[in-house]
Parts: sequence; structure tokens; C-alpha cells
Amino acid sequence: MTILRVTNLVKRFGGLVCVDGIDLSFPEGKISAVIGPNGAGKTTFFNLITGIYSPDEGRIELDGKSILNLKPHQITERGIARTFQNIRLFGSMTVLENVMVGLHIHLKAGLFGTLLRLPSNRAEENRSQEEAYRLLEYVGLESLLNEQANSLPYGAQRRLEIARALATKPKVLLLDEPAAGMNPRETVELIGLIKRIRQELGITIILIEHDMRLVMELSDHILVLDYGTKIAEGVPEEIRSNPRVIEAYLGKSAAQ
Ligand SMILES: Nc1ncnc2c1ncn2[C@@H]1O[C@H](COP(=O)(O)OP(=O)(O)OP(=O)(O)O)[C@@H](O)[C@H]1O
Repeated sequence: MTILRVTNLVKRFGGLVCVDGIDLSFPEGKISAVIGPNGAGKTTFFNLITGIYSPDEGRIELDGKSILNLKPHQITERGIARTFQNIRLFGSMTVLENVMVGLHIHLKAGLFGTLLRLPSNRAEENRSQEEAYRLLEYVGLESLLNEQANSLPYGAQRRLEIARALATKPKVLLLDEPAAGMNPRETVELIGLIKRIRQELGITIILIEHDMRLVMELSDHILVLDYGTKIAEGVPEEIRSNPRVIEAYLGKSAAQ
């Protein structure tokens, strides 16, 4: 079943057509990768899905319902969470507080009531702290919960961003270059974490990634963009041997 579908999606910046009428469908409970050369329109595609940009044309549907023209926080509430190419944590807050920010969209007390620890919010705050702790355990950061977020090593910051996204209880998790800047050991740990999120939590994952080893190992389904259009779609074996994909990445001579 398709959980997220975009139809004839178009985004222009001045004279540049950055997303040029793409149709993409993402199967529920699977890991899909969106790949393509630099400037292909991948991050713009994520920005359109999450309401950061409005498309000039086209439809975006989550679970068969339009999410067009919703604000980013409304889209998060509907069940789409994301991480960013350049990590965006609340650097001076603790690791635990960063996850509690993600949880707040489901709390009655709201973020400030929770963070200010108003007495009336104590019970809810305790529950949300426990939940934040469980999420930190899930991503392997429980021993660092009181550390300041920006003091964490890079790989840990990326996992914290994932924990914060999971705190919003998403149906679909978008990961924008999750392995960028990671060393090989951190990348192996990340692959394990992403597989667990799909298998144990049943969350649909869509990732943008330039690390082809990670893409080929993790993905059930790969979509390839080039100059804002979809040039290929399929399972990893099909994509690896597709001449249009090889040409887009390596130039025409490589595909002959
Ligand atoms: N806000 C904007 N204003 C003008 N042009 C933009 C804007 N955002 C993106 N673009 C342009 O749209 C094109 C696609 O950019 P995008 O960041 O989506 O590509 P990408 O596939 O994510 O690339 P990369 O792999 O390098 O991150 C690029 O030419 C980029 O310069």
C-alpha cells in the first residue's frame, strides 16, 4: 500500500524549474531512497513534502489525504517527521530536552509548561521524561541524556536528531543525508538503527543519501532524480545496472 504519494509536483525558483512534474509513490513500511546528482532537487522535494516550500503545481497525499498548504507543524502532527542535511538540534539544550521538544506536540501542557516544570504539569512531565529516556535508549544515547546537545560527537548528534523525530510518533520518517560526515563505524551503527526503526516500529522511511553502499544495503525501493525529473525507479539491482542512472552520475561515456 502507498502511504505517501506526490503527483505532477512542480517547484520553480525564478526561471529555474527545480522539481519538474514528478510522480512518486512510497510503499508503507518500506525503506525508500531518493538519489541523484547534486542539484537534482532531492532536498527541495523534502522541503515540499514537509511544508517548508509550497509547490507551484501538483498534489501531495499522506494516507490518501491531501497535505497541501498545511504548515510544517501541522504536517508533523499528521505523521511526517524529518532530519536535516545540516543537523538542526537545540545546541544549548540537553540531549533529553531535545527529545522532549519532539514529544511536546502530543502533550496537553505544551512545550513551555513541560520545560518550565510547572507543578500542574508534573505528572505529564514525568511521563514524557520516561518516554524521552526510552527513545534515547532506543538510539543508544541514554548515557548522555544530561549532556549539552552540541557537545556530542557528530554521529551521536545525528542519532539524537533521529530520536527527536521519532518522538513526534511519525508514520513517515524523512532522513536527509543521515550518513553525511560519519565515520565507517558510525555508518554501520546507523544502518542497524534505520533497519530496526522499519522492522520494530513499522515506520516508513524515505532517505536522501550519497553513500551508495548504504543506499544499496538498506533500500527496498530506489527513486532516481536528475534535473528535477524522475529518471528511474526500482529495486537496488535494477538501479545499479540502469544505463540512465550510470550516465547521470558518471557521464555518458561510463554508460556505453
Ligand atoms: N530557495 C531556493 N532558491 C533558489 N534556488 C534553489 C532554492 N532551493 C534550491 N534551489 C536550487 O534548486 C536546485 C535543486 O536543489 P536541491 O538542494 O533540491 O538539490 P539536491 O538534489 O538536494 O542537491 P544536493 O545533493 O547537492 O543536496 C539547485 O539548482 C538549487 O540551487
